Amino acid sequence: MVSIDVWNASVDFPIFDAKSRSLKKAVLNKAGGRIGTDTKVPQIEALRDINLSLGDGDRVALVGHNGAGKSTLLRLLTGIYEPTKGHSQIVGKVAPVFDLAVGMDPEISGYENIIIRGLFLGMSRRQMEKRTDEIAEFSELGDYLAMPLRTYSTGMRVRLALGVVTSIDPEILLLDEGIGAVDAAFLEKARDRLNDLVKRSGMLVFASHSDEFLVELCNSAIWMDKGRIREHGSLREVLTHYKGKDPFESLSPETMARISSPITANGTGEQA
Ligand SMILES: Nc1ncnc2c1ncn2[C@@H]1O[C@H](COP(=O)(O)OP(=O)(O)OP(=O)(O)O)[C@@H](O)[C@H]1O
Repeated sequence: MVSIDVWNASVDFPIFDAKSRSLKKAVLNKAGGRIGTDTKVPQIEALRDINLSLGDGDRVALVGHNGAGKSTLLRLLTGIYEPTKGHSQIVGKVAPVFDLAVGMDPEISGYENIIIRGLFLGMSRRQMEKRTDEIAEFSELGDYLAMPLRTYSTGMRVRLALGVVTSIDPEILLLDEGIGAVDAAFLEKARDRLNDLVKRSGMLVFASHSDEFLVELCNSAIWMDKGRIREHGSLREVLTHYKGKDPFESLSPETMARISSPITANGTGEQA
């Protein structure tokens, strides 16, 4: 069983070197969190009064404008950030995939990086050794895998990282954007692996601006707005309110066909 519970949680970032006189008034920006100046040191109020209860089978899309608090919320759910106020409780092993490059060492080989990156994501050395061949096959890097990572192009690094990330068995999978940067053809190839990864995981929270991915991988959504949860509900409803139009209407026939057998852990097939 996996679960994440958050009660009345807020996260503030104190800005020690800010010129507080120019921030006399509390500012509410369109993009970004609220900047509060009630205290001596100005604070960015990145998250405010978050209440959340997620369990097995939840596949949550996290949407919102730049600076709305998506990444901060993901870090709170990981346990990387402690709430400044309120509480959070995480039950289950969390695999945070925020940046594909994190945990990769340029001086060691692709093979060694497979093991190291896997360890970062909570896998054991033995588990990663068993998966090395299939990761190598997926990445199509051939002899390059024996070379130091610094000899790889950006795209080659992404292939390797994506191969490793999609090979793990996470209890709670937290994904941030990054994977959207992969070139389209390779992402197409990674699609099935990504789907399988999500099926294997007990819970997914995925922050992305890509409707295609969200509708394929998620069954509910949270709309973040200025550090608060503005809406939490079915994927279709929340996306429609956030975008101002129903994103399911503009999906390609291929995507519609794929999501007609949606991913749910409880097998209900609920999608929207
Ligand atoms: N380490 C930090 N120090 C100070 N402020 C931060 C820090 N991280 C985030 N913030 C602020 O917190 C607010 C929320 O940022 P966050 O990165 O969570 O937004 P986001 O929704 O993920 O945005 P984007 O879609 O642009 O990635 C923003 O106002 C940002 O400036």
